Formats: sequence, C-alpha cells, structure tokens
Amino acid sequence: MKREKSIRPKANFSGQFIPAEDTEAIIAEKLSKKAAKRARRQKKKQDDRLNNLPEQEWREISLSNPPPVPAQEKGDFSVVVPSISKKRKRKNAVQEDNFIKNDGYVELNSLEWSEVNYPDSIFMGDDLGGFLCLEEIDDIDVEYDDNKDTQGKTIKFKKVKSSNRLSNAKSDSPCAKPEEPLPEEESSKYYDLDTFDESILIRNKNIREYKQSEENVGSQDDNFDNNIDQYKDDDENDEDEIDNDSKMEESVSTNINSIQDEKGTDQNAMEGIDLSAWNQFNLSPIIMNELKSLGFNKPTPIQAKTLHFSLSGRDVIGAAETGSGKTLAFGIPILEYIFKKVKDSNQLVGLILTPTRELAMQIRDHLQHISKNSLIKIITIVGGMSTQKQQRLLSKHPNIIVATPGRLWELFSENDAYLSNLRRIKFLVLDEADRMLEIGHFEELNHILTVLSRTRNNTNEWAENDIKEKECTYELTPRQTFVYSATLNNKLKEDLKRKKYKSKKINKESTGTMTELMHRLEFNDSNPIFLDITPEDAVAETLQESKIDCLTKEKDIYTYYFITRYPGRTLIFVNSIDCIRRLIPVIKLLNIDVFGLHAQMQQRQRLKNLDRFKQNPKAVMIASDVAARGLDIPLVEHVIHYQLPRSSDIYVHRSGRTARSRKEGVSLMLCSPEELSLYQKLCLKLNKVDGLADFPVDRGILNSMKQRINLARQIDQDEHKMQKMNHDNDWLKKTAQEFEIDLDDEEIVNDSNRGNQKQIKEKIRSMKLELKSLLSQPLIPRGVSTKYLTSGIVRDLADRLLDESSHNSAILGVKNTKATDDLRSKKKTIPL
Ligand SMILES: Nc1ncnc2c1ncn2[C@@H]1O[C@H](COP(=O)(O)OP(=O)(O)OP(=O)(O)O)[C@@H](O)[C@H]1O
Repeated sequence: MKREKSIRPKANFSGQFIPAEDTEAIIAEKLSKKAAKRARRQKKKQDDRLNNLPEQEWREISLSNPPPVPAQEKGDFSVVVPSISKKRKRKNAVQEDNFIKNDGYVELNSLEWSEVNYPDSIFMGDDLGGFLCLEEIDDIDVEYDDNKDTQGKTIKFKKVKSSNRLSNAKSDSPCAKPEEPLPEEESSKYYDLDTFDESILIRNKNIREYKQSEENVGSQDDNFDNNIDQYKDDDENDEDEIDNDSKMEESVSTNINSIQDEKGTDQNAMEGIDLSAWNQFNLSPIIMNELKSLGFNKPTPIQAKTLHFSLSGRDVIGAAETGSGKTLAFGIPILEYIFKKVKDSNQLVGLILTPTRELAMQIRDHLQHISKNSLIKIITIVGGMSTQKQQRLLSKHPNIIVATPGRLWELFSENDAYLSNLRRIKFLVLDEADRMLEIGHFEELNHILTVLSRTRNNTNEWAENDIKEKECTYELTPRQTFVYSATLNNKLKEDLKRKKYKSKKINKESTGTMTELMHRLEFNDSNPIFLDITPEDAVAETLQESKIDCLTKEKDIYTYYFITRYPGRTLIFVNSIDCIRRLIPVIKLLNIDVFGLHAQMQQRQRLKNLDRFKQNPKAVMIASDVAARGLDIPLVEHVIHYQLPRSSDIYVHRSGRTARSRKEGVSLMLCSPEELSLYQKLCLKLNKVDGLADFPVDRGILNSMKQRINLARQIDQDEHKMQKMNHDNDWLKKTAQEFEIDLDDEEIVNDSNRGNQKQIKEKIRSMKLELKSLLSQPLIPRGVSTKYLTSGIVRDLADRLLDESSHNSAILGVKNTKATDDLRSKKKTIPL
C-alpha cells in the first residue's frame, strides 16, 4: 500500500500539543523558514568558497613535461588544482596528511571522482582517452590549450565558478575510485592528449618527405588514376588532389608496413590469408592490411554486392540479415574517400546516424579498427555522456561523426560553425534506418535532415519553427547517402522499386514513414541502388529458432533450466524494465553472472555491463530492446525471448544478436498461452508456416530446479519487504529531523514492526542458507541414481560422470551438449 507522506499530529513540538488541523500550517511555516535559512547558509558558503579561490584561477600542467612528482608517488600522476574546500578537508581530517602533498598539489586519487570506469574495449579509444577522467572531477573544468608553441600539449584546470554548476554538483554522488593508475606504457597512450596532433605532424612530414623523393610518383599515380574515376563529380582540382592524396596514402602505408614488420610473428600468421577476393575493389593498403589482420578473407554478400556501387559514388539502400557486415559496407567507402580524396585533415566528411548509443560506439570502434594505422578521426556524439567532452572532441575537427540524433542536434543546433560543416559532409549514413522513425529519434532526425537539405522547398515543408531560415545556406554539395537495415518493410521495398518516394507528398503532420524518409534524404543519385538480400524469413541462415510453451509463472524455471543446461553467453530480452529489475536479483541469487541493460540505466553503467558481458563467456544479460539492434557482441550463443517481441522486426533484430558472421546460434521463445495469438501473428509475418520448433527440455531436471527458483524468489520478495520497511523508517526519521521533532528509535520503529523485521531477517537468513546448500549440490534429474559401481568393468564411471570437461557441472550425469546440436537432433515442428 502506498504510504501517505504526512506528519502525525501526536508529535511533540517542545512539549506543546498541536491540534491536528493546525499542524499542516505550522509545518508549512516551519518548512519555509527552514528552507530560507538553509538557502541563506548555502549561499554564504558558496560565496565564501568562490571568494577564496586562488588568485590565479587557472593552473597549468604541461603534459610533455609533467611536474616533478615526489618519489613515493611514482606511477601516479599529480595535477595542480585549486585547494579543496574546508568542509571536505574537515571530512577527510584523518587522511589530510596524505591528501594534499604540498601547497596546491593534490593527488589525483584523493579527488572527488565520479565513476569513469569505462570498459577499455568500448571506450578508451584515442578520442575519448586523454583527460577524460579529469573532466569527471566535480567542480573542475578542463580547458585545452591550442597554443601553437605547446602544440596542444598543455591543459588547464579551473574551479568552476558558475553557481549553476556548484548547485548542480552531485553532493551525494559516490566518491568513486578513479581509474587505477595506468602502467607506464599505457599512460603515455591515455594521458597524451595530443597523440593525434602529433600524428598529423608525422603525416605532414611524411608528405613533405614524399614530395622530395620523386621516383615513386609515377607508379602511384597510375594506380590511383584507376580509382579516382569513382569520384568524378567532385571538386575542380582533382588532379592535384590525386597527386597529394596518393602520396599521402603511400607515406602512411610505408609507416604501417614498418609497424607490421615489428609485429613479426603476427605478420607471419597473417601471411596465409588470401585477400584476392577484395582486389576487385582496389582498396587502400591500410584497409587491406586490417582486413588481413582481422582474417576477413572475403567480403560478405552485402559488402560484395554494394561496394562496387558505393565506391563509385552511388547512393545505396541496403537490406541484409543481421550480423552480415553492413557496417563495413557503408564504412569502407567513407574511409576510402578520406584516404584518396581528402586533403584537409580537419574536414568533416561523414555523418553516421544510429538509433542507439551503444551501436554508435560500436560502429566507431569498428571503423577505427579497420583504419587503425591511419590518421582518420572518428568520434561519437551520443546522449548520456559528458557534453563538455563531446564539445572538445568536436573542436578537434573529426572526419567522421557517429551519432545518435538527439545529442547531435543538441550540440549542433546552437553552433553555426558546426551546422555549416554539417552541410558540407560528403556521406550521410542512416544505420538501422527504420528504427530512426520511431518516437524519440524522429523529431531530431527531422531537424538534422532539414539542415542537410539542399532544396529550399523540401526544407520549408519540413522545417520546424525553431530552425532559423537565415542559417541555412542551401549549398548544393554532392553527397552520397547510404541507408541500411536488416528490416526494411515490404511497403518501402515496393515504393522503392516503383520509385514512389520521389514524388512523395510530404505531410507536415506526419510522424514519418520510410518512404517519406527516403524522399527527405534527397539522394544525389537519380536512381539509388536498392539491394535487398534478406532471406525470406529475415533471420540469419545459421540461426536455429525454437520455442517452449509454458505458463507465465513457469518462465523463470525454463530460463534457469536453459542457462544451467547450456552455459554460454546468453542474452535474454524482456519487454519491460520492471521485469529486468525483478529477474536480475533472482538469477543472481542462483549464482549466475547476470547483468542488466535498459534505457533507464546510467550510460556508464550500461557500458560497464555490456563490457562485463563481453568479457565473460558464461554470462547472462537481461536487456530491453535497447540492446536489440546492431550490437555485435562476440559469441553470443543464445538469445531468449522471455517475453514475446511486439513486432516481427524486433524479433529479427533480437534474434540477430546471435548467429552473427556465419556462426551458429539459438533463439528461444518462451511462449505463454496469453501470447499465443501474438506468436501466430509473428509466424505469419515471418513466413514460418510450420511455426517454430519445440525446444527439447529434459523435464526430469525441472522439478529440482523449481525448489531453487521458488527459494530465490521468496528471498528476493522478503528482501524487498525489508528494504521498504527500512525506507519508511528512514523517511520518518528524516521528516522528524526536518521538523526538529525528537523521535527516538523506539517511536520510529514500533514493536510490531520491529518484531516483523526481525522475523523477516531471520527468515531471509535461513532461506539463504538453504539455497546455498542446494546450490552447492549438483541437480539430480529424476531417474538418475547417485550410486554407481566403483569396481568391475566400468570402474571409472563415477569419475566420468563427474568429469566437468564432458559433463555439466551443475546437473549430475548430464553430458555437455550444445543447444544448437540438441535442437537440430530433436527438431519437431508443430503446425499452427
Ligand atoms: N568480410 C567479413 N568477413 C568476416 N567477418 C566480417 C566481415 N565484415 C564484417 N565482419 C564481422 O561480422 C560481424 C557483424 O558485422 P556488423 O556488425 O557490421 O553486422 P550488421 O549487418 O551491421 O548486423 P546488424 O544488422 O545486427 O547491425 C562483425 O563482428 C564484423 O567484424
């Protein structure tokens, strides 16, 4: 029952009895006086704090020449920041000696950190490395010095003056640990803010050197001439560019060769890979090298079918199954263009729009990987991360931006320079285009397309009031457009074939359809290439689809059964965040490594969980559909639809998190009687006339699992009850304090409550013990005896049954088999 937040009149205000009807007024008066007093106190404190700032507000630190660090701090990094507030000093009185090293010097580890444990694999690329962590210190602003003499090697820190910032400072944010000090060789990578600038210098130096050596020019140019036809409708100075760019490319690839030589054995391991299938595209050595190191010996079908067109300047709309390599299908042409055509290393060339933040980061990582040894700057602009950091990245003039529409619009709409750069991009990509039309993306996408529009009419029809007309220059710059998804709907396919999108009348009120979106994209090409190579049932060929019919209340048991019987990286999709919140503690109690991912989680936590899931081959992730699209998590073996997806597209994308790049995977639907009609609709939509195969379940194991699940659920429920009681007591205490009411513990927790709490605590403790003991034993399927012959012909039978390499460690006597194999061998379909 919901608790009423009111003060009970029985409270004793200094011994006076307050009639119930007056209580509220008195409380309100007290409250307002108290609030005003508190505000005055806070303001004074804030003023004092700002007035006492050091005279020289900005402090500097030179990265190439760090300040002398006392011997005992070796390995750590010290920075100069204004001194810490008195309150904080008091709080840390015990540690004060260790806290401030000497006047003005503060150890990084002792600062008020917000947590920034970004997983390496996702987040510590060159662009977000550097001083990312420092920017997370509350009240510290970081400024990057563009001074030519220091070549960007100096950064400055300052105490933020804005009262806004001070009042917004998360006073109750946990004082989290900073990143562990990095090993020396690593620290140069992450703390060296100017890595990039230096590389530009190297590149320019290479170009100069190259210019001096004339011998290579001839052969290089011949080679490049063949490629360059692709970009025929570009700027006037083509010939000069060809010259410079091919030289540049050669210089860079010379560098790469030397890096590769150092790799030695790696290089030898790669020797065996035959890349001849890629030769038809005449790709740059940088990309060829990376394809080789990744072992991508041939293009995937969507790459093979689209690269010819996209490399020759055509607009492409592509549909292909999940995990089929669409990222490189649109990524390679952009990278190639930059290698071969772009003279200005600060030119913004490509904008890639994606519906989710994780997908944006993944695409960035993928493109960064494939262009690893080049100098291309690729950044992500996504929500949930520091805007300050993203502003900094933007000020470094990236070549490619991978973004979610919301944050991109937030940063770009206020900045004319950014907007005009945006209008000059040469490539626009919409990945997972169909999802972009959904609420939450469409409005900002609409704004972005208005800015990108090259025809005034089209712009006016769609322009919202808040886009100022005068800002738009409507330059007609040629731009290639790529649109990709695994699920382009039939209506769009039809419209594309009939070229209906060209004449589409756009309705201002419309929330958008794919056909309207196609119209809005203003393809350069009078006849964009449309390639649809999705299989008939839209899912990857290597995916084995299945279902289990069960009651809603049995879904936990079947989930537990599946993840115990087939330990392996498993992604469980549910339809509501509440369901994630309920399931995670239950599964955790069963000793399974489980992580959550949903839109209401902090972005950092989302990334962290994703990374933990990637690191652990037996982990389980319970996610909402925010994880359904595009995420390329290595070796997800199983996808479970705990609740049925609401549309066939979502089913395809969810299931597509497994069976990627021609690997096998299983998708399992848990279908309750209430979901039957939805299931039938899905099957019809996906052309699965015979329905999905029933997943084989060993019901002998289910019974013993039931006991564990029930215990875990009960523990979770009781823990919630306890939490709620504690929360209510806290609330009472807090409110009493607020009104200066003397309530002692006796009054707060009444006898019956206390008795209840004690009982529940005791119950939880004993249930946990029971569960622990159950979990320490293997599950024994019905009909399996725990007694085995230990002598005679089969002497080692007991050992063999307990051998974890061939038998399931959690279920006695059950051999380790793969879900794909079991499903294949027992496949049996039920007609609809
Ligand atoms: N030519 C190739 N050969 C082998 N693997 C490849 C090739 N190209 C890409 N891959 C790999 O295939 C995997 C899937 O690629 P990608 O994420 O681009 O798929 P996708 O089609 O965009 O999937 P989704 O529709 O789910 O977003 C990635 O791990 C990628 O590295």
